[in-house]
Amino acid sequence: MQTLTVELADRSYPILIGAGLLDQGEYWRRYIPGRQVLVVSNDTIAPLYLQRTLAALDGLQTAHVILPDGEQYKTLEVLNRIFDALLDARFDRGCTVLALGGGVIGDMSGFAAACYQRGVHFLQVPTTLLAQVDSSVGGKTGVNHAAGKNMIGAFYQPRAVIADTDTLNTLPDRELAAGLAEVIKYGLIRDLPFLDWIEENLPALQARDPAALTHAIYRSCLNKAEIVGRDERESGERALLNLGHTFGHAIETGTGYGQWLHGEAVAAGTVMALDLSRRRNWLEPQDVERVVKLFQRAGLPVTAPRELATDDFLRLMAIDKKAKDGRINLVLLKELGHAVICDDTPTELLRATLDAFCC
Ligand SMILES: NC(=O)c1ccc[n+]([C@@H]2O[C@H](COP(=O)([O-])OP(=O)(O)OC[C@H]3O[C@@H](n4cnc5c(N)ncnc54)[C@H](O)[C@@H]3O)[C@@H](O)[C@H]2O)c1
Ligand SMILES: O=C(O)C(=O)C[C@@H](O)[C@H](O)[C@H](O)COP(=O)(O)O
Ligand SMILES: [Zn+2]
Repeated sequence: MQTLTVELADRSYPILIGAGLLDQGEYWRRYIPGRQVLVVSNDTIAPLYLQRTLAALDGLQTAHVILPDGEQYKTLEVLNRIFDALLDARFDRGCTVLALGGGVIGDMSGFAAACYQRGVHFLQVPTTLLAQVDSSVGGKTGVNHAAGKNMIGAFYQPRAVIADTDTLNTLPDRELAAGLAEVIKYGLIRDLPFLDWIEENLPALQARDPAALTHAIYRSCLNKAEIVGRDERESGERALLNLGHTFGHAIETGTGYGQWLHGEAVAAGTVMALDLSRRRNWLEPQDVERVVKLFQRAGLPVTAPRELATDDFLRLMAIDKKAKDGRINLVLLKELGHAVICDDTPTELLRATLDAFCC
């Protein structure tokens, strides 16, 4: 087992990464302070992992709620089912909400934990690659709004992250690829040696080699934990984790939640951000080509959806949470491995990128 810490003073917490952790409650039950635990999962993950999770919690007072599976259900309406379950079980302020699933379950469970009786304990048990490398760490929780991704939410940190790498064995290939988009992100924004490593070890990752996956998860979480420890609420550096997301969130919202996976939208959005960085004369064409090739090898999209035009992107991107006083803030690359946040992108360059990617 590998362990990392997200350093946030009295709210610091560990990330445990290892094979078989789900069944090894002895390693993580100590992060559940009280006796009441609500396990939140969905109708795909529950048949695979709910009973084992409940068995690991044997002796505690447990309840569970099974949500419908899909990004289109990451809504305020569906969130209510978690509150219903907490109230049905008569759980009090000392209870713990345990998220068993991918980023959708993690984001919703965390937001429910932040809101129920104004805040109860929260534990992340991520079961997708994307959730193990990104969404379970850092405390961004929330739901989507029809007008924009993750528009309603809270920063609310878990007490621990328990990443059982064995759960990735049941993950569909398309979902594994989506997780790789966020892994590649860390290399691009601040860890060039990691990018080199991913390029070399992509076949091992795709074959789900346990050592390769564990390394990718550890290194990704290390990068994210360092950033979150310095800028928990995204007043500066944390925005770098949004590389490709202003374009990507526009794709997810514009095509209808669930059509494009989050990681797929991030991959295409990252290529767009890199194209714009090239237009600003920061990247060379061969840098962009290198990343396009990597995404393609990973099975990820590198072009925008046909149904979105330049003006659709501009309208959808304007609602991005990084926008300030009507100005879009974009994460661009000065060079591979070095991201910056820019509020001074000339509109004609942004339009040129969008025109090049839109039909
Ligand atoms: N909070 C953050 O910092 C953060 C970071 C990145 C992404 N996100 C959010 O995370 C979400 C995407 O997360 P995701 O990619 O995990 O998607 P997801 O939660 O929809 O899970 C992907 C699919 O895999 C299934 N699944 C999960 N674990 C499985 C397993 N072990 N075996 C078989 N099937 C399994 C799920 O049921 C689902 O169908 C988006 O809503 C995104 O906005 C949040
Ligand atoms: O943790 C962060 O900070 C991130 O930006 C990670 C992203 O991968 C993630 O998709 C996040 O949910 C996007 O945040 P948002 O604030 O743009 O909704
Ligand atoms: Zn993301």
